[in-house]
Amino acid sequence: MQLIEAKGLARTFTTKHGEVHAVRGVDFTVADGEIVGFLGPNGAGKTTTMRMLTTLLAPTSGSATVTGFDLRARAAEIRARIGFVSQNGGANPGYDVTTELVLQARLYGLSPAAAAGAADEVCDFLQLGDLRDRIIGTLSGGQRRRLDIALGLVHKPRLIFLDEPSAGLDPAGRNHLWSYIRRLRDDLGTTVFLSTHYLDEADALCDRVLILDQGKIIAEDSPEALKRRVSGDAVTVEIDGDLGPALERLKAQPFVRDLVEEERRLRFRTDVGERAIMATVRALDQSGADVTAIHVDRPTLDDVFLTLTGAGDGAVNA
Ligand SMILES: Nc1ncnc2c1ncn2[C@@H]1O[C@H](COP(=O)(O)OP(=O)(O)OP(=O)(O)O)[C@@H](O)[C@H]1O
Repeated sequence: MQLIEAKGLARTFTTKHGEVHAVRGVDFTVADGEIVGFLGPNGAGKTTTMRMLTTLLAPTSGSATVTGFDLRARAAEIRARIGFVSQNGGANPGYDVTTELVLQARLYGLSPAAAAGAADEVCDFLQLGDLRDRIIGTLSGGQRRRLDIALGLVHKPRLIFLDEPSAGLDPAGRNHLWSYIRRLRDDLGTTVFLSTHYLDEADALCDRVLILDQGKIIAEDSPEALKRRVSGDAVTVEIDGDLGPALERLKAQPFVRDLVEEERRLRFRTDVGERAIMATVRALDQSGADVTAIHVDRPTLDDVFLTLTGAGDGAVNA
């Protein structure tokens, strides 16, 4: 079963400076049991799409079903079946952890006894047991994110939306959180739809990734397949003086792909950057270029976008 089915979903905001087309008609599905990531830069429309799918914001056009119910006609049914963890969380910093979880469960209509049971269960699952009596305002960033997820889970939704779940966490905290997110699906069978800026996060967690750019989905694939599209390292060579001879010389090298000319530097893609360095230096030496620096970068999210959106303006042999 598809838990999300979006068709031409769009949202335009009218501001005093004009219209902002935040989401320009997205079509996608999320199947029961999947972990799907929405990957995109700031302002791509990730949060706006999530807010529409969680019934918090009306679409300007298009339609969607979530957990099998129509977004416009059956919002209450959808809300009862989903969890939403927003970027800022919604917990009251003055309450203790248990009180907040029980209150949240009561909001979903659970009896006091059932709410207390649900709070216990979710605390056990997310290993919040030792923090049950702690005042929320005193939790660390990682603990707070775990509580935010617990609040989104307390009514046992089939589908949970996580908006940039690891924003603001250090690397250890992110790794920790990722293991909890995997368990949501693996142990509880919860379908997860998350948004992120980070390719490594999508890679670590997602079965499938939708890449959003300027309100449109520009690619949809498994993380592996996406990485294959941008396989290889980026090599940057900085040159003093005329770039022309160096450009011609590099173009002729078999290991050079997607050669791009920028101000005072040449960039290209190659399978293994470290291996290409010696050959690059030799080739440039023969061209008489005055090389001032050369460095290698692993593919980043920027590279994914550059590749998917057409390798930028300066590509000379793409
Ligand atoms: N209430 C609003 N009024 C006007 N413009 C808005 C509103 N909400 C969002 N936008 C604009 O819509 C666009 C998409 O924003 P959105 O928050 O969905 O992006 P995002 O991909 O979640 O970004 P981020 O990664 O920064 O959270 C942006 O240009 C944003 O400024």
